[in-house]
Amino acid sequence: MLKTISLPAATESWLPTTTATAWLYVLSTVLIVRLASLHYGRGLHRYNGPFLASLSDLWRLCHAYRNSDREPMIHMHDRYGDVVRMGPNVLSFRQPQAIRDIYGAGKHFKKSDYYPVNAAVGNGEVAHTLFSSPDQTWHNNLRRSIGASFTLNSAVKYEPLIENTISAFLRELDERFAGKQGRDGIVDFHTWLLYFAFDVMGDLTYSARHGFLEQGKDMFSIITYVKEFLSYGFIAGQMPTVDVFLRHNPVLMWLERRQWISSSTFPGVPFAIKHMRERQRRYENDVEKHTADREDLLDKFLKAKRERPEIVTEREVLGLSLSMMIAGSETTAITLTAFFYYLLRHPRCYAKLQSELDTHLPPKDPTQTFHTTPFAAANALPYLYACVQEAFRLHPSFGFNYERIVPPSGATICGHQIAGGTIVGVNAWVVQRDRGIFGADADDYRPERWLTSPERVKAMEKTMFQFGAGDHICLGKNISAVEIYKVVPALMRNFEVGRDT
Ligand code: HEM
Repeated sequence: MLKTISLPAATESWLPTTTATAWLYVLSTVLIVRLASLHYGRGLHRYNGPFLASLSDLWRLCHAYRNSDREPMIHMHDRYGDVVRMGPNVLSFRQPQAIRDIYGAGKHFKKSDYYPVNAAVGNGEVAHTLFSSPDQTWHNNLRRSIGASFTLNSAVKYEPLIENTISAFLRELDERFAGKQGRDGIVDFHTWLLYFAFDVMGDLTYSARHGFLEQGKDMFSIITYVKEFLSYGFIAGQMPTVDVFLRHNPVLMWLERRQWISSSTFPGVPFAIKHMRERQRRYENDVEKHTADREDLLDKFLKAKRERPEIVTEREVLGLSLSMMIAGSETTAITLTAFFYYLLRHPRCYAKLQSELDTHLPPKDPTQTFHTTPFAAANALPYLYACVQEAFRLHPSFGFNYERIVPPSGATICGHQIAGGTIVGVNAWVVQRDRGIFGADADDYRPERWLTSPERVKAMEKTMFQFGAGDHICLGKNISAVEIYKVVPALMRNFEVGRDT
């Protein structure tokens, strides 16, 4: 007779346990394989960086969220070396050679998915700009159609428009703050430089200001909107997949298209549309007469629309007009704020610049209330140039890496063989402090470094990256130069700018 063995009465209690354990094994194995493939993918494990960053872009997202200031990218490179792994598929390069290897002539690396996250949404439709568009052909055609309006020659022709806003700025500072005692004499300078920069873009684009300066406030909350818009792009752009659940959520956009939910449109749109309509009405009467008078950017965009209607439609004109304000205002205000921040912390440099302005600029026109300076005269001043460069160098407006995708065939960057599809980039905050190029005191503010030998200055200029480089270099860099070189002497010759003590 056989001996009996007994199974537990509740057989189910051991059967499901085995299945769950099996599933746990399977899932763990899949997860481990996935994490290993992320960590070792494309051979990027050779590069140092935070371990968690090698497993998920979530690390980058949190890093960007926590550190809206830019210093951390410098610390990352100080800690991990010339090439830092910032994500499973992302490398950041510190050496100046990387600018030429990634953005240089003939490279044509495409922009990463960071950029489309920065597209606006209006009535449930994605509205791309030159900055955000992933469509290289559209970008190149549009940029070619309007490029001539942004050369230095063209920018200088906008001087009277810029001068309008400078006069308004000086008037407001004079009436509201100049010579007043105590707190009444203290200017929240960054805010007022923002008002100035946003109003300049209004004058340049439409020959009309929104009235930030005259009203002394954030008109239609445009500045708040732009700041939030850019800050969202900076953070969500680190992990573009989250954007599909947020700003570019297809379900929400579908609901917006049907007007079942309201969309948050850029508050500058009504102003832009009003001026486009008015301009077109004026053109119907006499185009030549209007444009011969004094062309602004809207005239130029509408001219491009008449000449190349297959590329520049009404939609492009609106997009371009709005993107002038989004791309060109806060950036310029940040640079101007940095300029005065450093100058006021270095009274020796302030005095030296003041003396250069007083000695070399034309005397005040007695028929004018305020001193104003022609761009050409200011642009020829060596110490002013040195101070502008030093502000750009130590405090570039953009804190993110200008990300590009390595072409499928791969590329050599600073001597490293990088596989196709890897996202690579350089950060202006990092490269502009390169000790080999800028000297052992690269972290210090010292405008005199720009007054050394022409060879050294040339090498430094080639490493300046505050406007980017290559196919996507800032379209408005000449316009911002005219603004900066005109407004700085205007402020310093009409007021004694000091620090509250
Ligand atoms: C100090 C002022 C400024 C700074 C520091 C600055 C910086 C930059 C940077 C770093 C980029 C993009 C680089 C990249 O992602 O590869 C850019 C792009 C752009 N900027 Fe500026 N910018 C300034 C002023 C302006 C102004 C005044 C305008 C308009 C008049 C403007 C219009 C644009 C446009 C349209 C783009 C996109 C270009 C493209 O992708 O083809 N910017 N700018």
